[in-house]
Amino acid sequence: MTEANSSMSPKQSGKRIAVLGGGSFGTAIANICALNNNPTYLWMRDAARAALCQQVRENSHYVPGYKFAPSLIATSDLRAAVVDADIVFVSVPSSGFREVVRLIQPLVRADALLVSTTKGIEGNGFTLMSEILEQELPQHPVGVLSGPNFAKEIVEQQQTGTVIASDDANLIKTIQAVLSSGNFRVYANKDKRGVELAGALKNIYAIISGMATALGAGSNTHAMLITRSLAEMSRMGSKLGANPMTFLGLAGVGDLILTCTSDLSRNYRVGFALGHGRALDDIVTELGQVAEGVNTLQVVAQKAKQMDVYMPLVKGLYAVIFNGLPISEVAHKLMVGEQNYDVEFMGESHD
Ligand SMILES: NC(=O)c1ccc[n+]([C@@H]2O[C@H](COP(=O)([O-])OP(=O)(O)OC[C@H]3O[C@@H](n4cnc5c(N)ncnc54)[C@H](O)[C@@H]3O)[C@@H](O)[C@H]2O)c1
Ligand SMILES: O=P(O)(O)OC[C@H](O)CO
Repeated sequence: MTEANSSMSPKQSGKRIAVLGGGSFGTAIANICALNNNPTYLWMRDAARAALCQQVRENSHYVPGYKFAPSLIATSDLRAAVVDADIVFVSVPSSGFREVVRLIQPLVRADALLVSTTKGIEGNGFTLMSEILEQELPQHPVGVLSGPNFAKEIVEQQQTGTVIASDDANLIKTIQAVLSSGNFRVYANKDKRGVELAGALKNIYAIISGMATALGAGSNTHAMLITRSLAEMSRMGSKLGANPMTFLGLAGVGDLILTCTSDLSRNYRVGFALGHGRALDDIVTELGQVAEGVNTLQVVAQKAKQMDVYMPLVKGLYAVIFNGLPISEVAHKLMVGEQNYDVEFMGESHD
């Protein structure tokens, strides 16, 4: 892989960017910004790793071989990273999101745009990452970046589409300008809630899909699973105030297809290993990277119960992982359960 991308037309938008989180996705997003000639800091908490990345000009641990553009600086100095930033992307897993946002609270410029790229939900209060940004840093424009975006394929320069969602039109325009290139296309959506919920919820169904593959499911079964997952996601999304049409876009059906059909998805791989009878703790330890779906499953199962939302796939996966029910028993129950409507939002529904 090369430092510059020949199909990319360099732009001079020159926004100062901070990307917080030195994992695979943070690194990919930071380098896209830097390749577009935006001076960019990639912040990681591990000082030794930041120094090594800066010295060898790549993040060898997460994305080996992906060379940093000249305007990318890896650092563990949070103040240096955010103090002048026009835009701050937060790209740490949901478990550490609030902690990191609190750290930047006294440092960040009053007019900085804030964007979450994290696909998870905070359990305590069912809080979305954009809501954490709004709670901890009120007054800032907030956006959510989500879509079918494997970091591994972004760094391989595979042509990729994503979605920036915000109710702030200037934020949308600015993020499109700093990220878009010949290989990276950024679509707009005003439904921040829908885009964010879609990105978080699809991880649950990627686990189910991986599990189904391990058990030898055929194409009919996969097609049914993915389509019913979409129905379930959009049902929950609309109950939570999202526009169900958002789930038909890249952040919804796009990301669902991606992660339910590829073993590049860590959530899919967790499901595949579970389907082969491996213990969850061992799988997660071995993975060494975040698979948000396991936590999201717990948070969503509880919320669905509380709000009485019909989510048989979530309920079934929860029973398998956390109550130890055999997968075959749960799958049978799903198959012989109530037969309901194919497409909701057409005047007929479960409730
Ligand atoms: N990898 C992808 O393809 C991809 C694509 C789109 C979105 N995402 C989302 O982006 C988020 C991050 O994923 P990733 O793939 O980069 O994860 P990762 O496991 O590759 O890396 C996570 C990084 O965050 C750091 N981190 C964890 N907790 C932290 C804390 N409390 N403070 C500071 N740093 C902390 C880790 O040290 C690590 O560097 C997830 O929510 C994921 O769903 C990932
Ligand atoms: O590897 P996963 O399952 O976390 O998926 C990564 C991204 O969300 C794909 O869009």
